[in-house]
Amino acid sequence: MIGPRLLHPKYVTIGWRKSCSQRWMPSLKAMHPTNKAFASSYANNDEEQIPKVTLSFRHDNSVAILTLCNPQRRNALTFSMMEQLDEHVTTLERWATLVTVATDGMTRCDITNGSTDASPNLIPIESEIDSNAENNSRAIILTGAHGNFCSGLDLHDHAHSKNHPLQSGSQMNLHMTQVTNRLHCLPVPSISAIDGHAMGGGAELSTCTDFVVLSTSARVQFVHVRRGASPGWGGGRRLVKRVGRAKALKMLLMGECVSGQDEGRLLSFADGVGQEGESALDAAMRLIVRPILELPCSKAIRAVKSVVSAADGDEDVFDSQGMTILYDTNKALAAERGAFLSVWGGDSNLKQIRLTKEKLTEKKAPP
Ligand SMILES: CCC(=O)SCCNC(=O)CCNC(=O)[C@H](O)C(C)(C)COP(=O)(O)OP(=O)(O)OC[C@H]1O[C@@H](n2cnc3c(N)ncnc32)[C@H](O)[C@@H]1OP(=O)(O)O
Repeated sequence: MIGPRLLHPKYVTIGWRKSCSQRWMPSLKAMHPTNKAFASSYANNDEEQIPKVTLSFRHDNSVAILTLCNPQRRNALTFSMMEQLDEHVTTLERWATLVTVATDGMTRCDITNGSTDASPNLIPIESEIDSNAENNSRAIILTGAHGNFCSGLDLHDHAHSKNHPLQSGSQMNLHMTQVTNRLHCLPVPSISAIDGHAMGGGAELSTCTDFVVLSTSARVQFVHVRRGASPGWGGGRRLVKRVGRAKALKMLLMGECVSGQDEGRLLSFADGVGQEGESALDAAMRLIVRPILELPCSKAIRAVKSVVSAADGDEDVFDSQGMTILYDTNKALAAERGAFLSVWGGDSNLKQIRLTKEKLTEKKAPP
């Protein structure tokens, strides 16, 4: 479990990058039903069925696990889940760069265990974040619950949340591009652990981690073009970086599917596949996390990640404070947004989304 020190108001207010919703949509929460009210639209008010993104920690807080959970809809992402993802990424930014030393100008104090009793005026020293040997954050896993990764945008939520700010393609694109790029830029390695379907936006999400591990049930498919759209959650640019131009075009245009059954296609998209019957989470732990946990120094892990991120051009995505996404300097990011906005909400997109929803509903209808 995450320590209480991370919830201390000092960590919440001082110096950290604010969540997307706080930054450019101050009244987002006020405009949308709370999770509780939202829950009432779910069968029997069953807590288990409420769409959510959870964050948990393992191995003495050194491994974080983000789990997408919308069990009735193959973990499709609702607007509320998009907001939760944003909040969790903010927590992970703190977790991975944890301040444990504080000062009141006279004394210095280790507040690793959340104790600020020595002086009420202690202020965390951010310059010591990276030199802090106590920060043992090492890896982040993004996965889905109940045997699926994510079936993209929740089309029912999308249809029924007309007043939600993320209903606007422009806002959804900004929010999801921002959140997924922040996840991609976190200071420790990240892994998508994929069971079952990763479709549309779900496939895009799988590109926002450093590694991808599949179980044999995994199917990753960019179905955007069949829905009259193009990637809108920041996944297009990242897919090209991951697999190269030709394969990215094949996946995006022809819907070429990466399957956990087909090792040949894994070569450039996935970094590993689990054994028959092994969950993607277990496979990710075995193939990527365990070797990382065996490394002697977490600080060196973060140093390597920063070298790779800088070489990859990730630095060009945010301004110098890491606050704002840079469409003016990052042309690929700007082009992806422009392309998405040119098709999302257009006639063809609306028609294909309607047909997809009808198909999903027909499947449910008794013969
Ligand atoms: C950013 C742009 C985007 O993401 S656009 C959205 C792209 N996503 C899609 O088009 C995926 C649509 N879903 C599917 O094709 C199938 O459900 C997939 C994922 C292949 C799973 O098939 P299968 O295992 O047979 O399950 P199923 O179709 O019976 O679905 C189970 C229940 O889940 C629901 N579901 C599924 N996907 C979504 C979705 N994206 N939004 C809302 N609901 C979804 C289905 O309606 C079905 O619900 P129910 O059990 O009939 O009530």
